[in-house]
Amino acid sequence: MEAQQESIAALEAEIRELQASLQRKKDELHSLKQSTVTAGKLTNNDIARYSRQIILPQVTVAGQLKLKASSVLIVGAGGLGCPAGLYLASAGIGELGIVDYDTVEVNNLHRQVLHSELTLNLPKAQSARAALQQINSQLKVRTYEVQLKSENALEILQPYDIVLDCTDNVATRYLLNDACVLLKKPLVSGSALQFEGQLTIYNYNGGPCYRCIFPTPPPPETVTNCGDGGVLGAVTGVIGSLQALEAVKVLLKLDGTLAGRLLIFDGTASSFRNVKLRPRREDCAVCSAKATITKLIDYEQFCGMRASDKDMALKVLQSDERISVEDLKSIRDSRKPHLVIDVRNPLEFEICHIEGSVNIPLKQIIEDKGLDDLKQRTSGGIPVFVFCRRGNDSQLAVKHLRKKLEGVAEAKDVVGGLHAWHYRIDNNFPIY
Ligand SMILES: Nc1ncnc2c1ncn2[C@@H]1O[C@H](COP(=O)(O)OP(=O)(O)OP(=O)(O)O)[C@@H](O)[C@H]1O
Repeated sequence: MEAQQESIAALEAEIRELQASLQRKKDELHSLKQSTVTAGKLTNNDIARYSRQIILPQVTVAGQLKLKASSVLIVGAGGLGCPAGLYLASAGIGELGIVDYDTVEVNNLHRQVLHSELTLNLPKAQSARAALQQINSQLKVRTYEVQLKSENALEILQPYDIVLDCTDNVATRYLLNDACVLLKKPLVSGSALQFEGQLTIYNYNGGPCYRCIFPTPPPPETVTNCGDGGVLGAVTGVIGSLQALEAVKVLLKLDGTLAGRLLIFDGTASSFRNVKLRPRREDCAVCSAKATITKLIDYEQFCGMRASDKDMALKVLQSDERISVEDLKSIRDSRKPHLVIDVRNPLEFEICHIEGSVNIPLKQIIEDKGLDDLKQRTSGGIPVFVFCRRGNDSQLAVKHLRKKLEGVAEAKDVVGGLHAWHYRIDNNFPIY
């Protein structure tokens, strides 16, 4: 009897659970139907908000609905990703994804216009989401606070209609290209450095992919980034905004996109140039019938910039050829004679330098130019300590200086450069 009552209770519980599950499914269906109805119609608010673009014959109500139903992934919420995000959010794109693993730093603010003093040190993806949703509360934003890598790229890119490459490194460019080819997605690719910018769409409308144009990566030492070469904020603004424009054109299926063409912007001359890109390569490693890349590879290794390899390459100096900032500080405090050489370029030296240091740019040291009085200045064994911004170029300089000063004086690399001086010795010393 007792056993029977237990099974009755169990069956009743099961029925209640099934009824609850049925109700949940009904609710899900209802909200799905609702969202289809609203996705298929512009609200009064949409009409008022987007009226200036809806009245364009290239857009119309149908186009605005397409934008509302579209999703765009922005990889990199930096100099390019911020303006691109601004215009895509303002245009009424339904959903934006933002991938960035970095946090907001003060040196980002001159160009990364979604971030502000209030969001310093916050993850860039979060900071960008907050700013974009302030502009458009209807916008759905998904953030990915991760480094885009081979392991996660396909899963992250998969749900989006189009991808914007707003990053700043070659390995991510190849990764995004290959992922977009494998997933058959257009890739709007931008870059900006100093006063110049470039822009194109890869893998779209029969146009080439990034690998068709650049089958092999450039040697790592020939690549300059904004941190080293500098960039004007308005230039990233121009290119990022154009990336948004190209994305909107692709989503609206308009003619005249940059597929197969490269747009080059020269901010010094205020000029734009169009260069026709070569057609798709018949033996392209990823997008041709002869493709050898059928899944994502190790892009850092492919680009010759695996961190450990880079570290190995830089570990050229023995420990007795280097000095810590703490040891240098004690030498300076004790007023023992010494010479500090700063190997950055003169414009950077002008921004800030260690008191009493002498500026001899790395290039000059490598070419052995203007070093004639160095032996004289160090005669009697006056030691030389070499600074750069982060402690990489100074190691190269020391290799040359040690040869030059052999038998006269010792040259040592200051480990970590001016950044280490700021963080470990003097917080008031500026960094950039
Ligand atoms: N693989 C990647 N995954 C996620 N984010 C990336 C990846 N590669 C680059 N990024 C992001 O792309 C953005 C590029 O921005 P930008 O070119 O303005 O340079 P930055 O790194 O912010 O600044 P700076 O070069 O001055 O140090 C950065 O925010 C960076 O974190």
